[in-house]
Amino acid sequence: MEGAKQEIPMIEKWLNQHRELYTAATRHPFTLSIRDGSVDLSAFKRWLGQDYIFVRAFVPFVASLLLKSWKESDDDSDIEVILGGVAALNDEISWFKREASKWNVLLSSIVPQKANLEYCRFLESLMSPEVEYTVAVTAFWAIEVVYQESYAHCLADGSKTSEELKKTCQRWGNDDFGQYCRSLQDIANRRLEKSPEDIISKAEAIVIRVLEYEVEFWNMSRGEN
Ligand SMILES: Cc1ncc(CO)c(N)n1
Repeated sequence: MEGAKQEIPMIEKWLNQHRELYTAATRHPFTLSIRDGSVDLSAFKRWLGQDYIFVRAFVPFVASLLLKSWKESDDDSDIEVILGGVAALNDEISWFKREASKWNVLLSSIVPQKANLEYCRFLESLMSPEVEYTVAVTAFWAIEVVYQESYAHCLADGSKTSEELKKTCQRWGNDDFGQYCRSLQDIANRRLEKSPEDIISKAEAIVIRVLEYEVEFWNMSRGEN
């Protein structure tokens, strides 16, 4: 093979360039407190109620991504990976309802907080047909990987996560979800590799915004806004 390219994939480059922000999102004081067993249960309940609202808004975003994948993807298997995400979300919504009733969180009366509304509005902007598949699928990867990394860390070596919260951590921290995130990362990298500079910079800016929104989202568990 002529001069086989050994280029670092785009996402790996970004993760190195934005390491601090990525760490802020994936090693947030809230999830670290789950990991060390010191979490305040009222913070956990606040997160639970807010995330239920987020996940409901996430469904139409993923639906819009399926549509983009069907129209724009050069690889049939992309749609199957994304469909796996839909299946996980279907499960998640039932889980949120069960979990909420276990913790006496009344989902029908949750008021979305500012950070949540802003994140949901951002998701909605990504549903526009003008947003390219490459940009949207990269955003999707970023949204999923923050939860995967955050909750996998709560189960990893040295964690003191309480038994009652382990199930929550396993929902996103399990190996299958990790594999699914790697598949999304592969899709994003493959698309970015073939993309012109303007799409690449758009996707990078979106990843940064996702990470910022994720930090703000975890911050809500403190109940300061
Ligand atoms: C805020 C937020 N980000 C990511 C996920 C992952 O599905 C989630 N459930 N909630």
